[in-house]
Amino acid sequence: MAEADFITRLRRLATHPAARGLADDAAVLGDLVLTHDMLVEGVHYLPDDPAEDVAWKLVAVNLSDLAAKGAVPLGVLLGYPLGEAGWDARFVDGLERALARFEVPLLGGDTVSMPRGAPRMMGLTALGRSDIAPDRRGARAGDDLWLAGAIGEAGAGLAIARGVPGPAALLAAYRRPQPLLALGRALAPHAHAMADVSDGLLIDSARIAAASGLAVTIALDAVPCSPALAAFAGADRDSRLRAATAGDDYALILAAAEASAPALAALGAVRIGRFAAGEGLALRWRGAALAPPDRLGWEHGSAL
Ligand SMILES: Nc1ncnc2c1ncn2[C@@H]1O[C@H](COP(=O)(O)OP(=O)(O)OP(=O)(O)O)[C@@H](O)[C@H]1O
Ligand SMILES: Cc1ncc(C[n+]2csc(CCOP(=O)(O)O)c2C)c(N)n1
Ligand SMILES: [Mg+2]
Ligand SMILES: [Mg+2]
Ligand SMILES: [Mg+2]
Repeated sequence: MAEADFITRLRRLATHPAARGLADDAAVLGDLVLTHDMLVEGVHYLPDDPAEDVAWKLVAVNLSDLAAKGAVPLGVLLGYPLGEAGWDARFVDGLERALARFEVPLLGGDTVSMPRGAPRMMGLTALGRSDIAPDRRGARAGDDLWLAGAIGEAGAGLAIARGVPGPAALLAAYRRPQPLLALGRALAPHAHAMADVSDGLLIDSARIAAASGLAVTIALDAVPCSPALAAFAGADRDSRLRAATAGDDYALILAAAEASAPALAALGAVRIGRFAAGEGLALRWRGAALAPPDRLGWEHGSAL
């Protein structure tokens, strides 16, 4: 089943308001923010990626959902399958470093065994607290779409991890994403809606629009492209489209009113699009309409 179809089935079960219609990055129960993301070997990371980096990534992708809700992390719970002893020990070392770096306590979890030869997978629940947790459903017609953080670097890093020669900084974007926690808290008071970019800039922007009952237009040429990414992947239209659909970015996107523009620009966010009445995603490139690609980003699913 496709991921979206499965979540659609779950929505019937998730009627509690804290579930936010399963249309947000996290559940919000009073001022508590709760999220859970998993990593699967071969799907989210490569089998020969360092165990320390896998632990980092597991923490970072969950804290990124807290960042998108403007939350301060309170703690995490780990679900972990035992495998090769050396790998497991390095994972714990990496986890220790990530938790220390983000000043988050490990509160608990569960440890299991896996059938021999099965790929590793692990889950983490992260809890945070936020006074203002912007919902993906809150964008308003006329709001601008803003981006904070880099797009496309992790996608380039995946190619490098697979063996294409390229700079360490891009590889690090893939293996050691940085959740934008402080930035998320600074952006949240301005955001009518906010999300992190995990599946891709285009698909996650389209999800804010869909959750808010709006259309969104993105100026692809307004999406920043770092010199390192341009040198590695090029900066032409097709490479910018690849960057905008690669995912794994853990940047933040938000909908905000014009009045917030100076504050958002001062925080380093970049205006890349606009919400309007209607539905769907439209793209522009150098002032002209550009047909969106068939694939807007990463979607899990099984062909079975
Ligand atoms: N197996 C599941 N059980 C309950 N809720 C789920 C399940 N899978 C997804 N959801 C919910 O669906 C919504 C969307 O989840 P999704 O994973 O797309 O968001 P995300 O975690 O921000 O993105 P990503 O996983 O790409 O980082 C969230 O409310 C999430 O809690
Ligand atoms: C080996 C390997 N191949 C492909 C990718 C790309 N990828 C996998 S899952 C995902 C979306 C985020 O995950 P989720 O939606 O589960 O949070 C992305 C962009 C990767 N990271 N590693
Ligand atoms: Mg998210
Ligand atoms: Mg998720
Ligand atoms: Mg996803």
